[in-house]
Amino acid sequence: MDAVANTLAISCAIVVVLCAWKVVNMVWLRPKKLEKILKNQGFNGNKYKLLFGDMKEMSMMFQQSKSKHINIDDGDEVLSHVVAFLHHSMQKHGRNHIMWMGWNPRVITMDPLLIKDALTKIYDFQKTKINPLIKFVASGLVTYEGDQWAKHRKLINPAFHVEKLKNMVPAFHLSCSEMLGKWEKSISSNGSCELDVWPHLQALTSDVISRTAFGSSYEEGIRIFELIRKQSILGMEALQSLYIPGSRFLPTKRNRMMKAIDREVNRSIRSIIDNRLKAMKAGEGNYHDLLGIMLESNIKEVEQHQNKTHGMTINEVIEECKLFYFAGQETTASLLVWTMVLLSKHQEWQSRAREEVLNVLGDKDMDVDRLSHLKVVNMIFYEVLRLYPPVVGIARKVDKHITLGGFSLPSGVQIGFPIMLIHYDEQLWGSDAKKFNPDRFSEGISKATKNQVIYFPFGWGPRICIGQNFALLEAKIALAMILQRFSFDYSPSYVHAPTQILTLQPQFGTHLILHKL
Ligand code: HEM
Repeated sequence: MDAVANTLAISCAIVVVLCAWKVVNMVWLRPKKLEKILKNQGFNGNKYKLLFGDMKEMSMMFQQSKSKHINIDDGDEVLSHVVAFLHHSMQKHGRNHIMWMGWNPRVITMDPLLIKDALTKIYDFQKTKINPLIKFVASGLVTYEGDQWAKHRKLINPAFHVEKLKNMVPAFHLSCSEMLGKWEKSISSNGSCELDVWPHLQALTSDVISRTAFGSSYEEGIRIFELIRKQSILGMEALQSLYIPGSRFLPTKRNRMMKAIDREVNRSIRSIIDNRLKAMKAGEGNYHDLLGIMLESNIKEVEQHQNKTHGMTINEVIEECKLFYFAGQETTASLLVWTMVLLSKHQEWQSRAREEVLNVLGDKDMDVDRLSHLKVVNMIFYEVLRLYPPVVGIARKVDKHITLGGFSLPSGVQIGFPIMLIHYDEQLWGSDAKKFNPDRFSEGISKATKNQVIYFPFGWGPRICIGQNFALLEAKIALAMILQRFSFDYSPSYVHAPTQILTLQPQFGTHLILHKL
C-alpha cells in the first residue's frame, strides 16, 4: 500500500514539476531566449517584462490617448492618438524593432520588401491567435489556415465576383435612399441641419450587409447587428488585456456575456439559413445575395466531388455569415465616415467630387459601368484609406524557423505590419506623406507607390480582403448619392478623435452641418 502511495506521490510531484517547468519556460525562459536571438540581429525594443511584456504600457497609452482631442492637420498627433504605443516605440527603437504582446515577441517592420515577402508566403506566415475570445467576434475565412482556408476562399470567392456585385447595386441604392430620406427629413426651413452622421453610416452599412447577405431587411437583422457590435466592443476589451491560457473557460462577466451573445447570434443566423435552404429546395426566392451564392457554390462543390467534406457545414456557413457582418460593416462605415470628415475639411475636393458625380451620373441610374468612370471619387477613397485605414495594422506568426530578408526568425515570433504608420511614412511617401492629397493617386496605386508594398488598407497577397470590391462599390454609391443631394461641413461641436475599436472609428461621433442642394 505504502509503495502504491509513494509511486502516486512521486508521479504527482513529477506532473507538478513538469507543469511548473512548462509555465516557467513559456513566460520567462523562452521569451528571454527569443529576445536574445532577435537583439543579436539588431532588433531593439523594450526589455521583456514578466507575463505582460508591453501590454500594460500599451493599454495605459491607449486610455490616455482616449481622453485627448487632436488637431486634424497634425499627422503626428493623429498617429500618436490612434496607434500611440507603436508610434512611440518606433520613434524610440527604430523602423524595425520588437514589442512584446504578453510573452510573445512581435517584430514590427516598416520594410516594404519584408512585408511583401511575408504576406505572400501564407503557409509560413500564419494569422496570430492572440486571444481565443476573438473567435466570437471574427471566425471563419479570416482565421483559417492551409487547406481549410483554401477550401473556404474558393467556395466564397464567387459571391464577390464583379458580375455578382452588379446584381447588388439595387440593394446598395435602396439602403442609401432610405438613409438620405431620413437626412432630408432632418433639414430645417433654412435648408440645413446638424447631424451626427456616424450612427447613420453604421446603420447604412448594416442595412447593406443585411440586404446583400440575406436579401432581408435591416429590421429583420437589427438584433444581429446590435449583438455583433456589442461583441466587438467586448472583443476589443479582451484584446487590450493579457490572455491567460484557459481563462476563456472561467465564468467571468465578460466570458459569459460573449458566449451568450454568440449563442443568440448563431440562433438567429441559423434560422435565416434554414428558411433559405427550404426556399431553395422549393425553388423559391432569388439567389443573388451573398448567402444564396455561397450556398449554391457549396452545393455545386459537394455534387462535383460526390463528397460532403468538399463543402462547408451549416456551422461553417454561420461563421462566414457572421464574418460578413463583422468584416464588412464597421470597415465600410469607417471608410465613409472619414471620407465625409476629410471632405468637410477639404471643401475643394468635395466640390471636385460633386462636379464629377453630376457630370458622370447626372440623373441616370447607378450602374457599375458608369460608376467606374468616377476617377476623382476613386482617388479620394484611396487617399482616405491611406490616412484613415479602417484596419490600422495586421500581424502574422511563425511556427517554425523561417528566414525572412536575411533575418532568422525562430518559431514563436510574430511579425507586425503597422499599416497606418507605413501609410504616414515620409521616407516611403515623400515629405507630404501626412497631408491629404488625393492627386497622388491620379495615375493609380502602382504609380503612387512605385510598385512597392507600402499601401495595403485591404491587406496584401493571397489573403487580401475578399470584400474590397464590394466595399468600394458600396462606398461609391453612397458618396455619389450624398454628393448629389447635400453639401456638408463641420459643425462647431465636431471633435476630431479617431480611435481604434477593432476598426478606426470617431470616438465622439461625427457632427456635421448638412445643406440641402
Ligand atoms: C473598407 C472596407 C474594408 C477594409 C478596409 C477591409 C480590410 C481588410 C484587411 C486589411 C484584410 C486582411 C487581414 C489580414 O491579412 O490579416 C481583410 C480581410 C478580409 N475581409 Fe475585408 N475589409 C473591408 C471590407 C470588407 C467587406 C465588405 C467584407 C465582406 C462583406 C470583407 C471581408 C473580409 C474577409 C472575409 C477577409 C479575410 C480574407 C482571407 O483571409 O482570405 N471585408 N479585410
